[in-house]
Amino acid sequence: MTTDPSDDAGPEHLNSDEETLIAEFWAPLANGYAGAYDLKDDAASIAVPPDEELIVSTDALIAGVHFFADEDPGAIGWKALAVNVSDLVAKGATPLAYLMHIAFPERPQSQWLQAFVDGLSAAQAAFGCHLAGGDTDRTPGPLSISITAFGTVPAGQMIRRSGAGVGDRVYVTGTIGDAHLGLALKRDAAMLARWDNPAATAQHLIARLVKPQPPLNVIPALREFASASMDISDGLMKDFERLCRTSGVGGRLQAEAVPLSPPARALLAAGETTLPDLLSGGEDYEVLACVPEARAAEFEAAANKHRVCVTHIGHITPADTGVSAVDATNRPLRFLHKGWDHFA
Ligand SMILES: Nc1ncnc2c1ncn2[C@@H]1O[C@H](COP(=O)(O)OP(=O)(O)O)[C@@H](O)[C@H]1O
Ligand SMILES: Cc1ncc(C[n+]2csc(CCOP(=O)(O)OP(=O)(O)O)c2C)c(N)n1
Ligand SMILES: [Mg+2]
Repeated sequence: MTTDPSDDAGPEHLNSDEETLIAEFWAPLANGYAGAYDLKDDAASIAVPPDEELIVSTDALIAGVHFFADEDPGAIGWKALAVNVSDLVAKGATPLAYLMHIAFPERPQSQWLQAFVDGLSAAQAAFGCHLAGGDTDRTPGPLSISITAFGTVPAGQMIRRSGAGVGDRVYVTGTIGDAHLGLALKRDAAMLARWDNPAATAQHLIARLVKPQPPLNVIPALREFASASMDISDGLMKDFERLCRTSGVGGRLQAEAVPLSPPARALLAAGETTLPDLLSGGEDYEVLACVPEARAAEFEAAANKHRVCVTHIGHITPADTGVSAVDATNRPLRFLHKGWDHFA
């Protein structure tokens, strides 16, 4: 279904109040999480196992900014949770629970709500966490969904952005640039028409945009071997620069080593995109991790064992060498912009 949540009043329009909305649509997402108190109290309680600590992160999705208003509501629900879980995964944290603040421009349709809840529910099952509470409002602005996610790590072991050391290898999970191409395809149908690959391949790229899959299976390998990590939301190059800056180091990426999916390779070969484009597009929701050279083989083995694909794409260098990405002939790639900025 691809309807706006606030379409004209009709038989499928929500015919109940805010309280019923919470009880009928949100409360089932809290089933199985005792500390949510069935969404009938002022607050939730989050129990943390002994010797672990809570890791907390928040990210919002706003219609027109992070997704198109007529997007499949199930995909909106999935993505709202996935982008938050992505931060937890990068910190080595196991997802536990989340809070959701949602603001609707109009009274939402029951059908839209049910599809949105189904998407969230599928994401909860995939990521292993529950809704613990939140807030539901009306807004004079566009639909907005803000999630705060809680995960756990052994106390003191959250993986920081700041731990990268000179000589470390730089890795990424999965493939880079797919979501960016998915967005380009959604915006420019002509791009699809110019491209002779089957539409099914385009669907792969669009699915990477609307249903990101943070790599939970990399958590054990990260915890054991990563010196630093972060998730890639704004673009590989921009996020790599941030990690290097926070760690007080430089870094060099081998652009041709960056893993691309077959459809991304096909579009690159057809001249529909460029490497700088793919390395700065954003919304990959993969993990960027640094691993000391001496632990690299063990890291790769641990990732393999948990069936997650990690690719060595560069090295950490001394601070005074700066941060760059080079092509196959060692020439620095030139970027128009290195990643997404909400105010650029
Ligand atoms: N409105 C805010 N209030 C407090 N901290 C913020 C705010 N916006 C961003 N931050 C902090 O700035 C840092 C970078 O945020 P951001 O770029 O959104 O991270 P990410 O890309 O991982 O989501 C994080 O530590 C985040 O908590
Ligand atoms: C309608 C629409 N326009 C533009 C984009 C592209 N886009 C929106 S936000 C973003 C970057 C990531 O979002 P952000 O809010 O910066 O996430 P964070 O870095 O805080 O995790 C990108 C590439 C999109 N997905 N949908
Ligand atoms: Mg961002």
